[in-house]
Amino acid sequence: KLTEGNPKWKRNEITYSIIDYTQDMSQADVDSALEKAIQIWSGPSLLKFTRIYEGEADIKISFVRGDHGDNSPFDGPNGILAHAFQPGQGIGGDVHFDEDETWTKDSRDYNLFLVAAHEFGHSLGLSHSTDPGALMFPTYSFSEPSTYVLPQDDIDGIQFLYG
Ligand SMILES: O=C1CC=C(NS(=O)(=O)c2ccc(-c3ccccc3)cc2)CC1=O
Ligand SMILES: [Ca+2]
Ligand SMILES: [Zn+2]
Ligand SMILES: [Zn+2]
Repeated sequence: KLTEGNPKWKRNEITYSIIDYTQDMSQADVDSALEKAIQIWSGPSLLKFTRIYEGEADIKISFVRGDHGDNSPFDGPNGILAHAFQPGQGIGGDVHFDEDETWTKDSRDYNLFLVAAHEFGHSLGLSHSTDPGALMFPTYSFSEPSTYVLPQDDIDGIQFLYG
């Protein structure tokens, strides 16, 4: 459940910023998918997330394609969808989405809310779960976002780190 070496944020107030947007969805839809995806982690923990519009946020979110300068180039449509860096300074905590994917707010591949919620788990220090029902399970599967609740395994993980 936990990333090697247990990196975690030293404080419970965490900031995030949206650096740029995908063309696949309206900005409002991207904003709400990302807000919902990050807030799902504050429910069962002491974490407080605040979006900031200038300055250096802890979690910087961007949509990029191919080689984008962090030694983990994206691979075009499908394959790797996104990646996140474990807690830390600079690129630590940041989340990159592969712009060569189709990002959606419905059941079509790939639902931005679900992928973002998974990646934010990594930004907070969680690694993969072996529980197939867990958000931090390594395989994407669609769940209706409007009724989505954080699975128990993920609640256990986030409470262990920031409970
Ligand atoms: O830890 C990793 C390394 C490999 C990844 N592969 S991915 O980008 O294709 C990916 C796979 C599954 C998900 C996912 C898993 C559970 C719920 C929602 C999304 C997100 C991204 C992404 C990832 O987070
Ligand atoms: Ca890809
Ligand atoms: Zn990247
Ligand atoms: Zn993952």
